[in-house]
Amino acid sequence: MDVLVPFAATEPKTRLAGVLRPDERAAFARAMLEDVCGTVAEAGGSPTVLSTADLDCEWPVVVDDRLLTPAVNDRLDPPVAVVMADLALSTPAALSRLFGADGDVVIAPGLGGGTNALVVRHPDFSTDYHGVSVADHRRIAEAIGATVTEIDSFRLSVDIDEPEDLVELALHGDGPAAAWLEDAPVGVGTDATGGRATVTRG
Ligand SMILES: Nc1nc2c(ncn2[C@@H]2O[C@H](COP(=O)(O)OP(=O)(O)OP(=O)(O)O)[C@@H](O)[C@H]2O)c(=O)[nH]1
Ligand SMILES: C[C@H](OP(=O)(O)O)C(=O)O
Repeated sequence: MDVLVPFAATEPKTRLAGVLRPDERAAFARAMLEDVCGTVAEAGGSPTVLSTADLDCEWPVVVDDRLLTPAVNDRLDPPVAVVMADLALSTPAALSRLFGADGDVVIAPGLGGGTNALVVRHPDFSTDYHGVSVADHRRIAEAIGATVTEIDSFRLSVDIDEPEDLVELALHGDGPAAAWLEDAPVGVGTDATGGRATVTRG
């Protein structure tokens, strides 16, 4: 299956600014991109990076500097999948399940309302990313009479957006992005109250 992997090449991962410097965020975003593309290929997909700027990368790259939604919609030629470049916990098994699921539209929801991965088999479907896009994508599918399958997957639900997502990567990741994080100047732990683990710098 053809798989688009959208990638914001300039100033990526701004929501991690509290724990990672700009150069670190750029390196981390690249590590996640390589990780996700490799996992897509292991799952039997053919990744194409849909990047906002030119990129030196071992996978095919197409450059489109428009916003995410129009850039993806212009290339939504079914059957096609869209897998976000920040799914650093994804595994070949999880992506195989996504690619192999029946349905005109297959959605892997993200924590907080996003759409972390999609398979599109219906010619009239289009994406509408940002905001609560999982709800928008359900609505768009319903409006065109497309069947929807949702994938219940911890590994596809965690996209690395906020510092707390790094906790999940540190605890459950085993690819290049997790290796990058292990060497990064951040640590995972709990405070004196013993509540949820958090990430701190230094
Ligand atoms: N091609 C393309 N990819 C994008 C664009 N915006 C985000 N992405 C990618 O889409 C996926 C989801 O992005 P977000 O998590 O919403 O944004 P982000 O830029 O990674 O992070 P923030 O700066 O913290 O919002 C990631 O793989 C991004 O690299 C865009 O405008 N164009
Ligand atoms: C692009 C956006 O990603 P998030 O901001 O949820 O990571 C979405 O899935 O709609």
